[in-house]
Amino acid sequence: METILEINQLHKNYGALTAVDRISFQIKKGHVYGILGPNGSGKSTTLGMVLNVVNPTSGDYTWFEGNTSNHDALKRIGAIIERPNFYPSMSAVQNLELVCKIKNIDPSKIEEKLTVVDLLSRKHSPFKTYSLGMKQRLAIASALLNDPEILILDEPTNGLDPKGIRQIRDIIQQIASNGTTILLASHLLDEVEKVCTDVVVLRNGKMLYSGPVGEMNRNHGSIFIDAANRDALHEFLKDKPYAGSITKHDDGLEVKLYEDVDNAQINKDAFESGIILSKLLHKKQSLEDQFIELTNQN
Ligand SMILES: Nc1ncnc2c1ncn2[C@@H]1O[C@H](COP(=O)(O)OP(=O)(O)OP(=O)(O)O)[C@@H](O)[C@H]1O
Repeated sequence: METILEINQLHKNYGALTAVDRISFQIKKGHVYGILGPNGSGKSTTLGMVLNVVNPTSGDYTWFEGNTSNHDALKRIGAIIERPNFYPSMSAVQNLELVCKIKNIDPSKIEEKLTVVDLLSRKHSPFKTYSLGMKQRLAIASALLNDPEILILDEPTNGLDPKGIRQIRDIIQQIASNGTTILLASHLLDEVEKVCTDVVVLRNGKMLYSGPVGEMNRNHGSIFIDAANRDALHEFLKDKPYAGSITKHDDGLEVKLYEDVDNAQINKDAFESGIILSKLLHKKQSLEDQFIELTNQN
């Protein structure tokens, strides 16, 4: 599958502050990627670096498998990384005609792109009469004018009401269904879960997870377990393929599960190893819990 963008050990310091800490990941054609992280986690800085508006401190990135210079690659990318900036008294069509002129793009696609973002019926209204959601949709239309291979959006639903959020998400999915690769930054787990196929989770500039959204959500939960001989129980659990990190509590051990495992199986295995369990509780973890845990751990 074609690689649209490869990021390799990309790093950015602002003085003593590390905004992005040696992150590496790939963007494959046709997928919808989310960069998920709380405020200040380095999402915008990452987008700024690959769009050539922020200089990396170290590391590198390659667009389109290196078949084009990073400068020429920008012509194949549509991006909205700042608040949309259009002339208030000019209509949607007039604003987009101006964008075409500045970027030297054929204006014949203006109506098609206004249709994609559901603004055709308002194409002659002045920009200043648009709602926030309409302004954002016009920005998306503008970024689509050159038929980009990848569309990059920074917090595309920020400040919108639920209806506006829904419209933007539907439009993103429609654009993706036509084969355009999408990369969006968001602090909303729910947004990434609904819209993206793949996710990169950032916290304090560090990459905590990269992979399919479905695998981040794999919900195996934890067990709370105890036995009279707790040290033997700990040793027994350490070798089990389903057991992840083990935390000691006053009233037993908490074990993160790497795979689904049945309580009866754990009980049987322990018994066969000479351990009689005095407690075995299974706790499922919500998606929100997992995200908060993922973004709070060191
Ligand atoms: N030009 C700059 N000069 C100094 N520090 C900066 C600059 N730009 C960003 N930072 C810092 O880098 C860190 C990462 O910021 P960044 O904007 O990339 O995060 P973010 O995840 O996009 O957050 P938000 O959603 O709040 O924009 C933050 O601590 C921020 O204060």
